[in-house]
Amino acid sequence: MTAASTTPLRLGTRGSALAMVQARYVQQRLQALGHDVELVQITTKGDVSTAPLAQIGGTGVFVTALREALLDGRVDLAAHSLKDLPTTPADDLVVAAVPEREDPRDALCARDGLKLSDLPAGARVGTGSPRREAQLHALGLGIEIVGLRGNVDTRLGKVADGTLDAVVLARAGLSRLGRLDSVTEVLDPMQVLPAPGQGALAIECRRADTSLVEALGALDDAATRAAVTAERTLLAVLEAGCTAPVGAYAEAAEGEDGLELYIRAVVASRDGSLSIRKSATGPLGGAEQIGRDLALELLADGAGAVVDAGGPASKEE
Ligand SMILES: NCc1[nH]cc(CCC(=O)O)c1CC(=O)O
Repeated sequence: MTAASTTPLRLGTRGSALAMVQARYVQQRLQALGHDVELVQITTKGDVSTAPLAQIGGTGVFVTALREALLDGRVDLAAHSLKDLPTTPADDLVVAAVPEREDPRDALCARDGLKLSDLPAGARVGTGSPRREAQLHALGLGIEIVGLRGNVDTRLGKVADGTLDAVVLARAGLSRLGRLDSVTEVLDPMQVLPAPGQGALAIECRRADTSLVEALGALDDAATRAAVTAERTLLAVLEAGCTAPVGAYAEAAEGEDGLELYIRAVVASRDGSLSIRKSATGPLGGAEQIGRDLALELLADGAGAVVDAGGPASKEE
């Protein structure tokens, strides 16, 4: 794929406001490199149905339709939120780029400027994510978690109209949508760790399109790639060994021997009664091993016995 190529690259995206902003960002980055890129909207089951994600096939529903469009040749590349991408890779597809990530932390959007510690006992906090539910319960604030789905506007609307006292959302999504004004507290990873891959994008294409794979590689950010590789390897190992929700956050930081990864992870029961947290550091080049080793340590510490009452299908964000 060279700057001189005449047929535009077809970039598949979901039609939600967040997906469109993300796709336009990828389009702009590629256009800056001289590629002609057009957006192709693909509707997924997750966009049409309002049923709980676990009932309609998990977070994978957002991804499956895009992957089918890639494999059918309807689009040449697809932009996903990395945290929605299953840890099992798709045959014949490759994540050719993971651009520099946004701040991956979760954010509280509460009424009246309230912070987590200001929420009264019994406050109604909306989230559809078992990971957020587990970690919020583990803080022991006595808040009530209310299941919630829908796009970012719908969720924020439940606070604005008084149905809920607060919602918890990814700060990255709010930032991309220009809604950071709704954030009343960015949650400290010491209290709430984000989902593996949160705040990062994945640009996927057909493995056989070797020149496109190479061209997209220009958008890859090595530090982000290493961080999300550690987080997602940890998730993959834990998915095999436990059913409870998982949070993980890896950061690249300057260490004594150059750049190092610092990863923190949590496995917690949905009701917050049990939670195990651990951290590790290692060389940036050893991301997979760092993630795998930390997952095995969590399992050795009993992560497998931390049971998610909702079962494995309810890990969705
Ligand atoms: N599953 C929904 C989803 N997928 C990606 C994001 C936010 C953007 C990101 O994490 O990159 C969100 C919304 C949310 O969790 O608040």
